[in-house]
Amino acid sequence: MTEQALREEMVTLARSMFERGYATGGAGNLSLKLPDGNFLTTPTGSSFGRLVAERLSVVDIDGNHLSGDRPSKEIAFHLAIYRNSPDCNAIVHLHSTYLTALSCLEGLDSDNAIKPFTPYYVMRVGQLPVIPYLRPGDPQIATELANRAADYRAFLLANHGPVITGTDLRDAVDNAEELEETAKLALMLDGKAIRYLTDAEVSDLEGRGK
Ligand SMILES: O=C(O)[C@@H](O)C(=O)COP(=O)(O)O
Ligand SMILES: [Zn+2]
Repeated sequence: MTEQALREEMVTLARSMFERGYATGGAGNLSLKLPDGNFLTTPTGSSFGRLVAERLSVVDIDGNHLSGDRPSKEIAFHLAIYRNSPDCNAIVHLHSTYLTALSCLEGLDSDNAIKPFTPYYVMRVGQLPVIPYLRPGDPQIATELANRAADYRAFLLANHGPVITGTDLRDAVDNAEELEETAKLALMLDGKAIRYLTDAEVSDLEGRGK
């Protein structure tokens, strides 16, 4: 895809998420890898419902601002993931309701906040490690994500929200939507006797693709 097509796709997918309630106000940020090796990201403070293709920010792999409006304050953690996860070409960070609610619970398994109970969660996301609470924009978030990026496709920032990767922006958005629905189900099922997938059932799903 050309840079112009990627810009238009970011605007379209962001607006779609906004209109369906996955993003509200100025929360969240998106990024994707451009054909020239630089990165396109949402400007800081921007609403997913009102992005403008020409005003999206471009940064290089070191975080230098090359063009467009001032980039997201979380661009450092996006770049940390790209540096450590060669298959990742796009990233979605949301404050979506159910994943953010989950991120506020005590006692989450730091290696996997959602124990698998549906196949599609395993196929699209796999595991959801929890990054300890850090204030938004803290450079330490990048360090924490860099340490885990090679092994996981999504992360839960404690008391904040999810970070989801994809092979392109559409894939990352689809993964984000699946993860949000899974968190909704997990919270609906809280306190009920869940039949979790067995280790054998999870292994059978892993590596089969989507
Ligand atoms: O929670 C925050 O403040 C950020 O993580 C966020 O979601 C929005 O920041 P910007 O991308 O700088 O608007
Ligand atoms: Zn945030």
